[in-house]
Amino acid sequence: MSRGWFAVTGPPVWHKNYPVAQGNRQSPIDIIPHQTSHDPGLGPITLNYDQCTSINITNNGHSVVVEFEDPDDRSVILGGPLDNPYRLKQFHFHWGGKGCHGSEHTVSGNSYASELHLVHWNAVKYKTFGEAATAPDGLAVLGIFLETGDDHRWLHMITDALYMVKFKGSVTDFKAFNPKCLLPSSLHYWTYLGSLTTPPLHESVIWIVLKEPIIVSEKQLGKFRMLLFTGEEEDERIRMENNFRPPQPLKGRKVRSSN
Ligand SMILES: NS(=O)(=O)N=C1NCCCN1
Ligand SMILES: [Zn+2]
Repeated sequence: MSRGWFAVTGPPVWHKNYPVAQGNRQSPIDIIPHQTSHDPGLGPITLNYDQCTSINITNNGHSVVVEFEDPDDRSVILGGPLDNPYRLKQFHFHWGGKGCHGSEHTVSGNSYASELHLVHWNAVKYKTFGEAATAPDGLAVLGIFLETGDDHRWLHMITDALYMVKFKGSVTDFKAFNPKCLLPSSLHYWTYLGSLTTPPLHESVIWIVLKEPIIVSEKQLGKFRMLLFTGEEEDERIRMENNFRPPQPLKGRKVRSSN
């Protein structure tokens, strides 16, 4: 079966322009639960999203992204492995092709249909997101697995807007959306030091991956696949799917478990 546009033009060639792609703390990884270390010192994470302010939803050519206002600590993640509160900046998804898998992190070699990333930055230590994105403790990304089953009660708020951002470079208003509605019931997690999974692949991410997936329907996931990698003005229309980086070498890193 063909490996798809992203699998050919994406991850395998990134190292040419971004040598850090072969670094010592790259993401995603395969998480092997019985090889993680349970750390009783690891407290629970807290998501203070009640005052969050979503701005828009956009197709940036490699995912669909919902952006947030981040002028203050109105929406932060704190606790767990984090020494400071980290401000919510955006969230986006990674997914597969029809019926095949699309998560970035895998669990004992098994991948999920999709993975949601909520991207936060350390505004206590750094002045801008851009500066934080290059610092070893600059970003905290909360990863949530999506598994197929029944319709997700709230995901339609996102999938109903996707037709507005079909083409790369399109953007539309997306106000008053609180991503708290996309969380599973348990906030138990694995955590490790890693990187952005898309260029520039900076090794600046404290990863917090929730153990419990959320359930979405194949129909809802299918709507992500009507997005395009390509812009409206381009002749070729390439369906946006399989926009995930495969697991990278652990290189001796420890993965800790909240419990
Ligand atoms: N998939 S990821 O690691 O979150 N990668 C990102 N790259 C650009 C900025 C936000 N996040
Ligand atoms: Zn991501």
